[in-house]
Amino acid sequence: MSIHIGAEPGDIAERVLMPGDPLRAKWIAETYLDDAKCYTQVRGMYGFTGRWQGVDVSVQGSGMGMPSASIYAHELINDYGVKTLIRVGSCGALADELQLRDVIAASGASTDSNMNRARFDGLIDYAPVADFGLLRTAVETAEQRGIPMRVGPILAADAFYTDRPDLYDALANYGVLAVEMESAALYTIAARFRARALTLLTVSDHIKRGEQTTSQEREQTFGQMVEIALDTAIA
Ligand SMILES: Nc1nc2c(nc(Br)n2[C@@H]2O[C@H](CO)[C@@H](O)[C@H]2O)c(=O)[nH]1
Repeated sequence: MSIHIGAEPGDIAERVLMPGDPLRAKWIAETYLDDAKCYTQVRGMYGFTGRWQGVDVSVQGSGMGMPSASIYAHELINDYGVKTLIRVGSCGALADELQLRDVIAASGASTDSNMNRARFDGLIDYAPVADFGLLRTAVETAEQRGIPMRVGPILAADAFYTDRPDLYDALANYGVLAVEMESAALYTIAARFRARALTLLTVSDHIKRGEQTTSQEREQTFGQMVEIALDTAIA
């Protein structure tokens, strides 16, 4: 058992999907995994292990924000030997051409989090990037499934409510596609401990246009993305 995950050694598969919402972890386990078993309920941040196409896969909630996601990524890798972490989440779109329900693969994650600045004394802006092999497999899988998927950089922000939307507009001018709150930490920790990480996102809101998806739309699109993530995790 680690400090924040109540699992025994061997309870967690080498490949883990990480939604932010623990109830989404439960939904993924119940909807997609055979013989899914819950291995932790510590702090309500559920984790499950089951099988996808006969291969062991786990699903672990990460919580919202980089401090929370960092704790679970660190312990999954260092206490349970996890080798592949695929975040499956939602995001707010910045790019004009993005539509609600589009699927994005995050090739890199800019951030305003001090967690990464602190790692290098604020002297170097480390570039958190996705594992290329996972990214390539996800793109191939999406093509095979006929699901359009955008690949590009995102912003992992510390705050959900910001009084500086002008900064988001500026980032969009540099090709940043969307905003979420976890990937910069996930990519950095995976790189630090030699694991592989990728983030797949569905657009649930468009920040600049003020559009929102319905919860039903979110669930349907989320399912397509989860299937890409599962196929990528076991490839
Ligand atoms: N900062 C930010 N995070 C967002 C947004 N839309 C979504 Br869905 N998120 C993600 O959803 C949660 C906040 O609702 C966090 O875990 C984020 O990763 C958004 O417009 N902004």
